[in-house]
Amino acid sequence: MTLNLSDLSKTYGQFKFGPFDLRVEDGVLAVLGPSGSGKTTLLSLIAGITEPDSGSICLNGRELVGHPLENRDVGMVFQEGALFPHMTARENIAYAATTAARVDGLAATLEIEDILNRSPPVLSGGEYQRVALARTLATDPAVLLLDEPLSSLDTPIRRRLRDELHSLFESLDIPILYVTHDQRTATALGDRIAIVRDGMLEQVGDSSTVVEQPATEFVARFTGNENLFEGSVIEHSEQGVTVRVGDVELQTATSNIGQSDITVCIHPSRVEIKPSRAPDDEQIINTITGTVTRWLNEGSEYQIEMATSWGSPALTASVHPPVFERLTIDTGTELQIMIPPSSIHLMPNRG
Ligand SMILES: Nc1ncnc2c1ncn2[C@@H]1O[C@H](COP(=O)(O)OP(=O)(O)OP(=O)(O)O)[C@@H](O)[C@H]1O
Repeated sequence: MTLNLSDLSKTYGQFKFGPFDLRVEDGVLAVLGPSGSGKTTLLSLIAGITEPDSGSICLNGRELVGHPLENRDVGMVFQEGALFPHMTARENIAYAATTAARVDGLAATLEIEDILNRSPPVLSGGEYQRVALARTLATDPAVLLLDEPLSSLDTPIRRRLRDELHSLFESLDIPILYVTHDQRTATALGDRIAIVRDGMLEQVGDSSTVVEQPATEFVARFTGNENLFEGSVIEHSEQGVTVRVGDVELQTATSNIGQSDITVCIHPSRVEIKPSRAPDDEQIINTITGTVTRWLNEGSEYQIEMATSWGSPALTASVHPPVFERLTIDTGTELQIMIPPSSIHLMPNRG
């Protein structure tokens, strides 16, 4: 299936959505953006809850604009589910399913067999969202839209359901748009990520490309990367350009940068650190010294903030617990930092 949005636009008073062009193939596209950027508007336009002022939405070549939502083959799960409160979970799913066997199959997939006879008001947040998803899947949608379905859940339940959704989505061969404002959910679930800002598409691409090679500083910051440094290009060579940040020269693997004033972007997971200087460390390219100013335990990884010889802002490295334990880090600890040339991303400096 292919969903193709072209020149799509909608205006609500001061807020202008679009013109928006986007192609979504089978798999999960995580739609990430700040509050009020137009993420829900995007889904509402695709679902047919809202009609656009102009533009087209094609599903496998079939135009959806102008067709009522029930004829679009689009399923949508909302942040606050929309189950019928006076029906049981089973009745809610059966309302949309063609056979009882289909209800049982979905209940097994979503592990809700034990709660089918309960009514929505007594379900927990996680159970409610599973039933809402089962009911939407029962319609066999050609496109699945999810609008922050996990945002009202507690962190442990959210993480578990997120992992389960990941496997479920892999088994569905349809385009899935998953709206979130949480970068971790976007990278955990999205094969691709679209960043929306002020009603416009800021960047779309494979998750790793968007995260490690952001097109703009906004994308970098919004995907959790604060390692942005003002720099200048000092030399072009066959290996790539050399840049200067403060007093530090860094070799990069990039050659296609025309400007001399640039922003250097280094993803925290690509910063390598080790305890102390070995005799031949001077030989290793892009090796600098850092002093730990702060560290944070974020569960699956540690964030280590370091002052470096290029001054502020600090450089952040994210490391996994086993690496962190080996380093015996505290505030004031001196570390060797290595930044592989291929891990340095350069962006034009917009001043
Ligand atoms: N039906 C509507 N009538 C008037 N304004 C609307 C309507 N729907 C959305 N808007 C406005 O459009 C803008 C974008 O809203 P939208 O809900 O799409 O943002 P969002 O990115 O989903 O935000 P959030 O993350 O807070 O849900 C907001 O300024 C909102 O007030």
